[in-house]
Amino acid sequence: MSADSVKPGIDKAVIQKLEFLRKELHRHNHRYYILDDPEISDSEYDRMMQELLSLEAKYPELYSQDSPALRVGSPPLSQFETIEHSIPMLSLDNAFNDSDILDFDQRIKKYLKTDIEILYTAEPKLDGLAVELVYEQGRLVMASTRGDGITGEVITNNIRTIGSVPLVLYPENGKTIPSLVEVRGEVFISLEGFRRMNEERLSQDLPPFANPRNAAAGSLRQLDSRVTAKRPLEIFLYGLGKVSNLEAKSHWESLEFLKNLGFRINPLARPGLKIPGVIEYYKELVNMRHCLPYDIDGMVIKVDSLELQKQLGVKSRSPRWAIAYKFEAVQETTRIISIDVQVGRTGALTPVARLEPVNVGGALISNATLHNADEIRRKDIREGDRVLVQRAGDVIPEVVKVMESARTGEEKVFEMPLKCPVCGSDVQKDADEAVLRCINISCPAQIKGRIRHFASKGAFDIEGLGNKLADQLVDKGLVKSYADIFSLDVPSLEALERMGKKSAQNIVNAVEKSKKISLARFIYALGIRHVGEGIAKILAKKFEKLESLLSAEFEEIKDIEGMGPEIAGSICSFFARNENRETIERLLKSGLDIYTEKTGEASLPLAGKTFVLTGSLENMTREQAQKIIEDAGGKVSGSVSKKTDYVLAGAKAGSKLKKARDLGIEVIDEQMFQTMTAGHS
Ligand SMILES: NC(=O)c1ccc[n+]([C@@H]2O[C@H](COP(=O)([O-])OP(=O)(O)OC[C@H]3O[C@@H](n4cnc5c(N)ncnc54)[C@H](O)[C@@H]3O)[C@@H](O)[C@H]2O)c1
Ligand SMILES: [Zn+2]
Repeated sequence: MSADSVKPGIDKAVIQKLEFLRKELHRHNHRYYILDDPEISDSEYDRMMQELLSLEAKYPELYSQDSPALRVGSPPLSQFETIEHSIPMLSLDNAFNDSDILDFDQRIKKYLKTDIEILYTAEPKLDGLAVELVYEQGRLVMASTRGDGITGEVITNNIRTIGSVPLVLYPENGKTIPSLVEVRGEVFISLEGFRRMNEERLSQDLPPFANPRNAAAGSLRQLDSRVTAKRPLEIFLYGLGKVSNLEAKSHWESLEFLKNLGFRINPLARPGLKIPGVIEYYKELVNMRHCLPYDIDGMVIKVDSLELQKQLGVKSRSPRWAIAYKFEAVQETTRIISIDVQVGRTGALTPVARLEPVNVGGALISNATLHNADEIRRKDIREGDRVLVQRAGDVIPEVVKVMESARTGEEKVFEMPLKCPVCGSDVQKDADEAVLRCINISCPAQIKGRIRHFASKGAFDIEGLGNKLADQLVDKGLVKSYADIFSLDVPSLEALERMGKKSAQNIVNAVEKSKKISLARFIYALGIRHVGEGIAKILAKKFEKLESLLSAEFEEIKDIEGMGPEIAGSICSFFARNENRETIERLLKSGLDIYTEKTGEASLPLAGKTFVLTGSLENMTREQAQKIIEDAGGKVSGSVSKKTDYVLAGAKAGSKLKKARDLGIEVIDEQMFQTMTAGHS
């Protein structure tokens, strides 16, 4: 019997919407919890759930005990043995902004009929899956998933394969172990482990996991524990089930109890916070988020006193004494309208997905890089596909995976063009790369790219000569090589669209001003492959004069520290080309004043700054990072102190990271570091 026949007073559209949301959310729960293969992003799911909640609140007469809003997870899969939890494993309510947190605190005080400040413990919310481990007489006897909260799937053998799960408890303080200890925690996969797993999957033509959470769930819910054993699973414990003779009086004491028994607990858990402290810590976690070696999707806030927790009790699917304050999402689902190919200044052809615009973490995304043809093939990305896109930190948005289950059959397989889409010349595959390049160095797309680069901040830094103007200048034939920039005059600029006399004059002035330039910037501006700002500085320092660089031999360049054969080869072949020599001649004739920077340390970007390195970096070794810092005028120190300016934290960062936080020192990740030292690597 459908709801509309029972409730004639309510708009049919509302009933239909409600039924639609309930049905869809059930379906997505199944895909997420049972198949470990979601079809929509978590934030899309959260929005649907919020919509359902507000409809249900508005129309209580449409209550249904089957509503996904009242459910935890999904019922266990029948292939697994099942077990009833002695205390239900619930989900958490969500908060999305500070005012939701203030409301949460108010609700608690109202429920407890008190004005006294409540103390909370705040913990990072790991994005994995909840498990319960049961120890009898100090031995692990049973492990299960959360399942639907009441009944979970038995996964004892799989849990045993996780290195950080103690099979036998040895309390550190020598206390006796309660005869029954049920502990709860989150099984997860580190970002590094996730990256490796997906790489392997892609190389076997398997679809990648959308995120570490799905990878962890897929790995743990295996019928064959030998498969689980190969997966890089980890665990943090954050709570207790039933425990005989529990001495702990607060949540924080339970965490210490866990730690004492040899369990891994998250070192970032913070006790004794009042609401302003909770909100402050949330902001800290938002900044820390992309420096951590694992994914967190928010913060969990718990009333610390176990007595108060008991008084507050639970609702249908969540306790009243805890809430999850969610971060802004980094992933969203959208559709690829088409795939275009862009040509860069080195001629590289880059496929780009044009997306139906979607808001990801506060920014509207309408393009995502697809890197190269191999990437498209590996991920089987087609025009028209529904895809999961991701934008984390300052990284260029990318397509994480295709939602294959959403295919209609209308999607079109994409082929890289055999000719340059801009100039029609042949394209060539680099010997050692997956990249196709347009071979025509006079290709307008390449010229535009070179002009943009030449005028950019780290190079000639010509104010007003941005991407749009660069494109116009090339399209109108005013500029064919960057040497032409110095013969631009007011009349020819004025003739361009949307250009007044005044702006034309400003540009001519800016061009004139840019003529005084350091040798390092000049070298960088030439746009030689592999020569970023850092390498350009090294070359300038070594050769001091442009003429010496121009006459340098391959060997000489190769042997400079930080260079090597690839960079040296690129530099030599650049200077060996006639047209490049001619362009440089013309540049010099236009009255450039190239000076060598006395290594006046103060002018370097990191002059006087002290760095501490911790954890393992992804794109460089620590030695390389140190060199980059020193080349940029900074210093590297082995330990964190008040004098430290920045801590560069990679994966698995440990005590130094903690110390930095304690001292309030700015922690940066690799991306941030690369931005700060742009081109030094
Ligand atoms: N994309 C989809 O199709 C889809 C479908 C279903 C659910 N989801 C996602 O899952 C969420 C709902 O899942 P849920 O019910 O597991 O709730 P949840 O993930 O929002 O919160 C509850 C869970 O948080 C975890 N957790 C992590 N750290 C914790 C800590 N320190 N203390 C306590 N718990 C901690 C536990 O596993 C707990 O079960 C949705 O909001 C959505 O983001 C997505
Ligand atoms: Zn071309």
